[in-house]
Formats: sequence, C-alpha cells, structure tokens
Amino acid sequence: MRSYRVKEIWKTLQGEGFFAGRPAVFVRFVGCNLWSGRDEDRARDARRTGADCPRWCDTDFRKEGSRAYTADELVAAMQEVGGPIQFCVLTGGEPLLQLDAALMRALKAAGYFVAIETNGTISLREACTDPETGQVVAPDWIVCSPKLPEDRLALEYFDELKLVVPDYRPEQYARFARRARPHRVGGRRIPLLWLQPEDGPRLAEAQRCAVELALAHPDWRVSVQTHKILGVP
Ligand SMILES: C[S@@+](CC[C@H](N)C(=O)[O-])C[C@H]1O[C@@H](n2cnc3c(N)ncnc32)[C@H](O)[C@@H]1O
Ligand SMILES: Nc1nc2[nH]cc(C(=O)O)c2c(=O)[nH]1
Ligand code: SF4
Ligand SMILES: [Mg+2]
Repeated sequence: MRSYRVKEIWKTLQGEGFFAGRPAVFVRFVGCNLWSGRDEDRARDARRTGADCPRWCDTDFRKEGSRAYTADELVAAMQEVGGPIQFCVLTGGEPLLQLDAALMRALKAAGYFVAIETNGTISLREACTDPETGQVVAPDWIVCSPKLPEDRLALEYFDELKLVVPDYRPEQYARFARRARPHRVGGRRIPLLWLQPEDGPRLAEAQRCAVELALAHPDWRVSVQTHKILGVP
C-alpha cells in the first residue's frame, strides 16, 4: 500500500494569507524539488534550479525524524493531533511531490477542508488524478508561492498567489496571476495576491519592499507571517 513521508503533524494557527488566524492541522511532507534541505547545498541548489528560495527557505523538510504513513494512518494521526479542527494545511517541502487522489479522498471522507501550499512547479491534474476513474480529486484551497519564472510553472489554477519579496515581484507573474480562481466579497471580485517579506537577515529591507510594492500595486496586499509574531509553530 502507498505511503506518504511526513516530517511533522502539528496543531497551530494558519499564519499566512487569507486564512491567517484560523486554527489548522498542518502536515509537513518531506522533500522538495528545488532544494535538498541541507544548509551546505543552499547556494548550489539555487544555481542548479534557478530558484532563489533555497538561499532563504525557513523550513526543515528533511527525511531525518520523519515517518511514513498510509492515507488512513495519516488521517488518524491528524485527528489525534487536531481534535475537532477540520481545516488542514498540506505543506512541505513540496507537498505535490506526494499528494495524490487516494490521500485527498481519505482527507475529504474525514471531513477536512484541505488547503495546500505549493511552489507551482507541479501540475495538480497530474498529481491528483485518480488512475481508476480519471477524476481529479483536488484540494479545496490552493496557495501558490512561485519560485521559478511563470513560463516554467505547471500549476493549472490557484486561490491565493503569494510572492516572497524582494526576490519575487508582481511584474514577473502578471500572466500567471490570471490563473487565479475568482473570489467575491460584497459582489466584487477580490484578488488574493500577497507580498510576503522574506524572513531572515534581510527582513527589515524585505518589509519595506513589501509595503512599497503594495502601495504601487493596489491589488496586492502584504502578508505578515503572524505565527512568528505570536510565537506559535
Ligand atoms: C516552506 S514553503 C513550503 C511549500 C512550497 N514548497 C512553497 O514554496 O510554497 C511554505 C511557505 O513559506 C514561504 N517561505 C519560505 N521561506 C520563507 C522566508 N524565509 N520568509 C518568508 N516566507 C518564506 C514560502 O514562500 C511558502 O509560501
Ligand atoms: N503557523 C504556520 N502557518 C503557515 N502557513 C504556511 C506555512 C508553511 O510553512 O507552509 C506555515 C507555517 O509553517 N506555520
Ligand atoms: S520555499 Fe518551498 S520550494 Fe523553496 S526550498 Fe522551501 S520548501 Fe522548497
Ligand atoms: Mg512555514
């Protein structure tokens, strides 16, 4: 039976974007297609892949300390950790390297609203098509934080677009941004486009950049990593 390699399952608040502040069960999948996860490979993998994020990625998604779960075991572990919370966020690493229709079905059967954080390099249709029925069993909510130029992205659509500044900028993703699913408030379409300051030694500069860019591109908003302010994981 297929298993999924998971670094961590934890209960916290979604820290970023539209659902910031909402209690969630997070699942961090092992592995990423843009960085090995080792500090000594950061510069090499940035050159190799053409992505900037290996230089500043804030996450440990390496195999060490991880566990393999079947779909049913993973759902059971999430229920144990999250109790009544029915909002889950699948992240990584790059979760679309592992997510498939079988796991999506198990999560939906357990009643979860499934959100995913992805770098946009992998096709959702390819990852989540059920080989038996041909049906795509997709997450409910897709947050894309692209790390490669838009002509190298395979993600068919998303709900939120989150650019980490200063390396990634609205001008670079003007065409890709049209893949956003429409969301309306008070009858008006609200773009869910975010500028998230790069955490690390350049944070103050990145914050100034995010504010400046938002003021110059009023469809874009600033996403603060609120979990880091609140001191939750
Ligand atoms: C660790 S990534 C995992 C999901 C997926 N690989 C991706 O890049 O979207 C989760 C989120 O953290 C953001 N992120 C990673 N390192 C960051 C940093 N140093 N400062 C701000 N955001 C960061 C990513 O852009 C992404 O939105
Ligand atoms: N609280 C909290 N919210 C988050 N939103 C996206 C995260 C991620 O690493 O994907 C994240 C995270 O690591 N923690
Ligand atoms: S930000 Fe996402 S894509 Fe980039 S190295 Fe980290 S996990 Fe991988
Ligand atoms: Mg994080």
